[in-house]
Amino acid sequence: MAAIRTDDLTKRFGDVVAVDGLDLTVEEGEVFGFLGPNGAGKSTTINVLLGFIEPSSGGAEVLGADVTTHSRAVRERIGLLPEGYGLYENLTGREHLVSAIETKEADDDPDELLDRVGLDPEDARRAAGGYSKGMQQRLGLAIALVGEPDLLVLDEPSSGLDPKGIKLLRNIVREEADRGATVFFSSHILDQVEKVCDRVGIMAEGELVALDTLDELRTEMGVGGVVEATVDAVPDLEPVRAVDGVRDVTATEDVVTVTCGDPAAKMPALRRIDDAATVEDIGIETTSLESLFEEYTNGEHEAVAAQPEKAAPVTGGED
Ligand SMILES: Nc1ncnc2c1ncn2[C@@H]1O[C@H](COP(=O)(O)OP(=O)(O)OP(=O)(O)O)[C@@H](O)[C@H]1O
Repeated sequence: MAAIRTDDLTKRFGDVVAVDGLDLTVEEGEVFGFLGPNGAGKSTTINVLLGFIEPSSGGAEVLGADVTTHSRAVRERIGLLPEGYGLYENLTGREHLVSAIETKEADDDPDELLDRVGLDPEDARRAAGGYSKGMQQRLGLAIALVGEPDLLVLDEPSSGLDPKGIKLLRNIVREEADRGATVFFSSHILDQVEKVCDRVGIMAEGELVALDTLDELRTEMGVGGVVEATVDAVPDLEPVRAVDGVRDVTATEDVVTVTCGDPAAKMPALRRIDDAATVEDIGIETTSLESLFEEYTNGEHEAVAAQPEKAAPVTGGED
C-alpha cells in the first residue's frame, strides 16, 4: 500500500492555482523529499494531505484513507512537524510533550523523547516562550515522534537547527525509516535532503517537474559529476573516454578532468587513469542538488520520471 497517493490533485485559491493536477505516490517506508522554491505549492499539498484544506478537484489518500472524508483518522497516524508551529509561552517544553503524549494516548517516555531530540533536561523544564528557534524545532520534532507514527510529515524540519541538530535530525529520519515509518519532508535547504532521501519530487508553480532518485535525476540530465586527477604524467586518455557514462575527458600538464554523464562512471574512470599513471591527488565533485534544482525549476526540464513500481530501498547517506 502506498503511504501517500494523490490523483490529479488541484487546489485553487481564487485565480491562483497553488497545486495543479498533482499525481504523486510515496511508498511505505520511503524517505521522500518534497522540494520546490517559495510558492511552488508544497505547503498547500501538505495541508490537503493532512485534511486541513479541501482540494478543488482530484483527491488524495494517506495510509489508505481518503483525506477529505477520513482526515481525523489519517491525522491520528501521522506525526507532524509543521512549519512555524505555535507554542504556549507559559508551558514548559516537557509539558508540551506530555500533553501531546496524552492527546495521542501514547505511552512514550517524555524524557527519552527529549533526550532523543537533544533537548537539554534543564531547557525542557523552562517555559517554551523563551526557546530559541532551534529548541522549538527540537521540541516540535519530539512531538512529531510521539506514538511511533506510520507517517512523519516534516515541513522544513531543519529550519533553525545548528549543524549538530541537522545531523541529529538526519539520524532520527533514518531510524524512523528503519522501523518502517514513511518520512515525507519538504525543504528548500537542498543538500540536507540529499543526504537522507530515497527519492525527491521537485515542485514548481504547482506542478511536479521531477520525481526520482537523485542519482537518476543526475543521470537523466547527464550531470553525473566531475573527477579531477592530478598525475605525474598525463596518460593516453582514450581508455578513460571509453568508460561507459563518461562524457568528456580533458587534460592540462598534470591534471586529467573527467566529466561523467552517469554518477557510476566516476570510479571506473579514475581506475583507468590510475592504471596508466601515478595519481597524486584526486578531487571528486558530485553535481549539487542545488544546481539540479535550478535546472528543474527554471523550466528547462519538464518531463516527470515514471513512478517506480516499489519504493527504493532506504539508503543511509554519508555524514
Ligand atoms: N490561503 C491562501 N490564499 C491564497 N493564496 C494562497 C493561499 N495559500 C497558498 N496560496 C498561494 O498558493 C501558492 C502556493 O503556495 P504554498 O504556500 O503552497 O507554496 P510553498 O511551496 O509551500 O512555498 P514556501 O516554500 O514559501 O512555503 C502561492 O502562490 C501562494 O500565494
